Amino acid sequence: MTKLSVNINKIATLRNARGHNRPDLLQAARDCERFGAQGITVHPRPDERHIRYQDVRDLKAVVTTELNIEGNPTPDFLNLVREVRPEQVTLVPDAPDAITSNAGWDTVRHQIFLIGVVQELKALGCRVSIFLDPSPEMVKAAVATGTDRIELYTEDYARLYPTDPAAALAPYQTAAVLAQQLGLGLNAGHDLDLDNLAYLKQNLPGLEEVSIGHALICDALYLGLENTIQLYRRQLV
Ligand SMILES: CC(=O)[C@@H](O)[C@H](O)COP(=O)(O)O
Ligand SMILES: NCC(=O)COP(=O)(O)O
Repeated sequence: MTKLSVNINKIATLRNARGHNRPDLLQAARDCERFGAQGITVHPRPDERHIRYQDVRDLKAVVTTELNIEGNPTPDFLNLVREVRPEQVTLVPDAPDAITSNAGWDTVRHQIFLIGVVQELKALGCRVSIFLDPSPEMVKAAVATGTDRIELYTEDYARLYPTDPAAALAPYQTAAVLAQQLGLGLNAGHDLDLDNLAYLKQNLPGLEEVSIGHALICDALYLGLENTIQLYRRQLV
């Protein structure tokens, strides 16, 4: 089964536009779970432009499925994770001013750093996932970090899918097979949507979880949150 973790960054973006508590992020997380989300993902950024650090603390008490915190393991991020101890931490090498995530880790160059971070997070009881481009070299080097899973960064897949689905998928399939052979769990995310999700799911062996935010929240404007989450779940059977 591939689980759907709903990324609620964009709910926080909307709330922050007015400075009040509408929409209520915590209620949205509860409702996503009630409507079928099997996890809640947040990606607090250093400028707190959407998810705030306090949101993450508050969500810990509310989320009953799995809380997945994504981000670059800066000292502030690691302090937050030490306090909250989510079920999963996804390490993403974003620059502080990145508009959105735009690359996976170089697991060769940053191997020593990642080994230390992964070790600490696992000792806290968190499952660890490392955000990666679908490169065999990066997947192989991820094993040495001790990570439980990798998350394949699917922006390239999503961009190429409309014109050539098979070519878009090919590097991801190779990376997924390799991850499975090497004993790594597999997640995927970024720019997944109702058009490209089923094909990815059907062709990536061992896909355990997708985290989806931007497109899902956009769809919910037209289709409603409950209906949208159910539609995404249906792509994953
Ligand atoms: C790691 C990843 O692909 C997502 O977390 C994405 O970066 C969402 O972050 P934003 O909502 O800030 O774009
Ligand atoms: N890890 C990917 C994620 O949480 C959501 O990415 P997107 O669907 O907002 O592009």
